[in-house]
Amino acid sequence: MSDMVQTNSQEMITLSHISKKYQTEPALRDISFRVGKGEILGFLGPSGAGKTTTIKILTGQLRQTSGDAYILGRNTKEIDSSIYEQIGIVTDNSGIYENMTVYDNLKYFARILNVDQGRIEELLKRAGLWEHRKKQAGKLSKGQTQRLVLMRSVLHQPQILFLDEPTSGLDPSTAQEIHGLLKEQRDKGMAIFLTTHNMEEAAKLCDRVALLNDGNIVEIGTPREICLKYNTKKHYRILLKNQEEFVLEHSGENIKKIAAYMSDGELEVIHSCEPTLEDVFLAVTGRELR
Ligand SMILES: Nc1ncnc2c1ncn2[C@@H]1O[C@H](COP(=O)(O)OP(=O)(O)OP(=O)(O)O)[C@@H](O)[C@H]1O
Repeated sequence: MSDMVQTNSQEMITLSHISKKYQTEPALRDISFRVGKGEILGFLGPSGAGKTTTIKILTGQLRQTSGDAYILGRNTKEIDSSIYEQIGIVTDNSGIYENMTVYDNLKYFARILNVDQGRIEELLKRAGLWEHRKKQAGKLSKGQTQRLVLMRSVLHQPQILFLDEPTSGLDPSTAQEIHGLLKEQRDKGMAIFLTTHNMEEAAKLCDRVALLNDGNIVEIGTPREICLKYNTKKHYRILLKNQEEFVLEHSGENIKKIAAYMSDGELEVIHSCEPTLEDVFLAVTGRELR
């Protein structure tokens, strides 16, 4: 290894002090993080934050200005196209051939990637696409296309999967199906690095998230850790039996009030309200994600 960065066998992705300037404009400013085997890391940030730039550096498509990036223990400055046998990438340009059938698309990639054709049936069935296997790929719905793209990207059982906005524009139930497919791959040991604008998706799907703003990682951790860290002002949402609904801040006086509602049998529902990742992002950066 060419420098002092230590990576271990469980570490699939390591970014160490990466900065990137396009001409003079900084897109990434000294970012560092690691992704382990069997982990989903969500990279969250508004448009222009530097998410795609990070994926391009990690996959060897773009050279950083400074710092080091490793995938599967190999410095990305030294990787060649053989790395694509071990990683999968899903971005906008899905690389699906619209005039070919669903089945033939996978068959074509299976041949290129030297994958047993038996796996095509298994994957199409798993993604609910077996009944559509003879359809032209261009005639699939958006959600079906996204599932096909995903199956194509895991055809060769990569160790790392990179996904740029995997459920963008999909309805909630299709998005949930994609989440299920991704979690299944994660549970088999795949490391998944995904970008999203969608905080709700990140909270549900990701083991850890990194919040990116203007090329800086402003928070990194499990969604729960991050939300609890910013839960400084505790609040309670109260619904009374008379259907009156309101929020009370945590204070000695309000706790007495809540106790009184309880003992008088007036309380219907009480919830503590922790901040969401969206609230945290707004608190840390002063800007909304969308
Ligand atoms: N080839 C390029 N030349 C110059 N500037 C670029 C280039 N590619 C990206 N940038 C700039 O770098 C910054 C980060 O861009 P990047 O595409 O990584 O953001 P992103 O977080 O992926 O955004 P989005 O969510 O819109 O895809 C932006 O300010 C962008 O304008």
